[in-house]
Amino acid sequence: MNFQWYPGHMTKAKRQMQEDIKLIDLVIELVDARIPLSSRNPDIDDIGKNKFRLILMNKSDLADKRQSEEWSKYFQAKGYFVYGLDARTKNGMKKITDIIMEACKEKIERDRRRGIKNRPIRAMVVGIPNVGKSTFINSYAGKAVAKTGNKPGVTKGKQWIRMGKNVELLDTPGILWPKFEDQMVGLRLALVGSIKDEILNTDELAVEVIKLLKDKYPGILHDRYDVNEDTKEVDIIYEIAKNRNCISKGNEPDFGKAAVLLIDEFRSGTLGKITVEWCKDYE
Ligand SMILES: Nc1nc2c(ncn2[C@@H]2O[C@H](COP(=O)(O)OP(=O)(O)OP(=O)(O)O)[C@@H](O)[C@H]2O)c(=O)[nH]1
Repeated sequence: MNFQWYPGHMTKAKRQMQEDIKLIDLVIELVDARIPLSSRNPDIDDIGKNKFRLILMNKSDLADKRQSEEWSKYFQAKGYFVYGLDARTKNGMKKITDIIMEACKEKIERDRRRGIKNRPIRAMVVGIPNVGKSTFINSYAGKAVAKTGNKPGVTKGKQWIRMGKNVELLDTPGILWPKFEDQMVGLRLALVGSIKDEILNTDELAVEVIKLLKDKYPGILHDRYDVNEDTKEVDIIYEIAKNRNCISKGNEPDFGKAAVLLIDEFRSGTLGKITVEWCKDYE
């Protein structure tokens, strides 16, 4: 995955989405539960205005539950329906249909008044690269994937996946780009592993992990390593190197190896369930 977005590329992707959005009732936007704001696209609210909105906080298995609850309230207060999930599992997929029905109840009601019965809700999955769009579509569709053919009045080539009798999903998710001109956003995307490490080298990224842990989850460091709040970030990484046997040929603690180890453990959830962006910092 890379972020080789060029202005032409972005304009084209945006135009495509503006076209596709005309066909749907509901926008299902995936965000990364660890960075619910940095993993959003700044244009989606404009593109998706007048549509029913559902935010799926994906990768919730890696996020801090308490923070996810705060973020759910935050988004709900802004009028979105919200649900947290691990798109790799089928758990909760049935619940998503219920939430979709609830989110679109005005449309269902409107159809009923007009005498239209059983017209499925049409939805489209959108989100930045690597947020889990394809994984979600596959899990949600499960075994019952049935692509419905082109329908009259629908742009040729569009394929819909029928989800039970009530929902149809556009089979290709809409890829949006993050606010990557914002350095902080780039850093956070790199932290969770959604953009290549080249944006920062792994040594720098490891220092950022330590800063985050010191600020938000000091217990994680204190429980594992012989450090206190005054220990400098770099020294903590040397301490990790010694403690975890990251030793260079000259028998010195290997900073680089420890940095990679720390980042891997952070991204995989081995260090614990960690949310990088906390709601209270944005209210
Ligand atoms: N831990 C965890 N990993 C997930 C979850 N959902 C997706 N992943 C992983 O995240 C990675 C990206 O998932 P994709 O489904 O390819 O993401 P995408 O949004 O379709 O990506 P693009 O095709 O780049 O736009 C894969 O390695 C998935 O296994 C989740 O809920 N939890």
